[in-house]
Amino acid sequence: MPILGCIADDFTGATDLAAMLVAHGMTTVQVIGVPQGPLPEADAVVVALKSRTAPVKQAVAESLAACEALLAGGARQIFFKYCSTFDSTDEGNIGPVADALMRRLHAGFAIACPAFPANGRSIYQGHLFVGDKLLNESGMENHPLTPMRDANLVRVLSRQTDGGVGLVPFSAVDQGEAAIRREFHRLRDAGRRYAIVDAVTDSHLHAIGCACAEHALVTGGSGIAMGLPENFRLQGLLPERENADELPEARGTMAVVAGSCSRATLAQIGMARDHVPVLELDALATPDAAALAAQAREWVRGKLSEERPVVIAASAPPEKVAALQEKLGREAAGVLVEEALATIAADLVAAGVGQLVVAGGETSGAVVQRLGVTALRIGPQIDPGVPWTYAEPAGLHMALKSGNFGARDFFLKAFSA
Ligand SMILES: Nc1ncnc2c1ncn2[C@@H]1O[C@H](COP(=O)(O)OP(=O)(O)O)[C@@H](O)[C@H]1O
Ligand SMILES: O=C(O)[C@@H](O)C(=O)COP(=O)(O)O
Repeated sequence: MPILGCIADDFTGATDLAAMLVAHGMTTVQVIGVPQGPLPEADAVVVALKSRTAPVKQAVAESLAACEALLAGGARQIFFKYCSTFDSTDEGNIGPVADALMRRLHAGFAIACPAFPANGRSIYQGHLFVGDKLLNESGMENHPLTPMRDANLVRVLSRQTDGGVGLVPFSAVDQGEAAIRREFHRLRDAGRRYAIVDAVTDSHLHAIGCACAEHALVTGGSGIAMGLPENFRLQGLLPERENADELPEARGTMAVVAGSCSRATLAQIGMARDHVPVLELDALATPDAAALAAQAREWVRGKLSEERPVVIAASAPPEKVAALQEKLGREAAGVLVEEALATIAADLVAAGVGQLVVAGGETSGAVVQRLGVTALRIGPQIDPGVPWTYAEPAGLHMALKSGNFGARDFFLKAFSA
């Protein structure tokens, strides 16, 4: 019976969170979509939704359905996981989903903390930094679906909710758990529904996690989840565990499918080009999912290997993405490329690929759904936030890489991990 129930707004985000929980001693299973039957046996269950860019109503309805399933399965705390770069539009979906969960849980107050220092995401005076850049100067201002053009999270979240949003500043967070709890009370008494919480280091995240022990709802990135398992251990609900991340042995040929257009993914493709076969699809020249998939099928013939991956990417720099969006519309452009990459992934698996890396959150959602995956067992991490997983019932190893995550050599090192 899970003690922690998690709802993630995309699939890479879900594996990121699951990896964090496993690394901190909770057995964790990621299920795809709202669970229909009994929940799997694990300390934590992460429900992966593809709700980050869904219409607001749909995102809220799916998140509430996931919440019901997790509560019915015994979860004592609900974690709403969104992106460490707070990916959302001014309409939502972070605010509306959090509001709905809060009402369902009669919570009244929750933190919003996407900080993830291991991947360079820190929050100071309510402003989100990616490395040494403000969010809106980090490349995220050009995201194909959720361009982030304001780094002030108090302001960003305020645009998505009718609840008041306050700030627990660095000066309090740095003093530790007791000072953080005092700030929570101060904000709650002042009628705030949410607190953006500054966090720069892992020790801040641990202290914030402890201060949230009694919160019915916690919202944030995977970083903040590192403090939660200890709460359950202190309550006697979670035994000490070893080897929470074991997977079956990997088999089959190797491939990468990339739909992320982030700076990190473009750099990873650039590095892979010097070492392994790389096909770069041009969705602008061929705006047809079936035709793109046919090009990939033709290209890959005779190239699959158990020694090194092939890389198939639709990823493109901002000007090319903008050109396709101008031609088709933002959503239709995304759907077209996702459709092409999902077909390509299914073709690759049919051709014997047993180790598949997918780059991009929306892209991963499309691929995982196409492969009929219902659950992912979480294995060891390749880079912070990106574990190998074992996909069931498909029976293949998959790594779902957030567009922004991973070192430059990620597509090479993943397969030697
Ligand atoms: N060349 C392209 N032109 C337009 N959109 C693209 C292109 N390549 C990929 N996309 C779309 O961009 C979106 C990237 O989102 P996602 O997969 O979530 O990546 P990230 O993890 O970087 O956010 C997807 O919807 C994908 O289909
Ligand atoms: O928190 C994060 O940054 C990731 O876990 C995440 O949500 C990934 O989203 P994408 O960048 O869309 O892959």
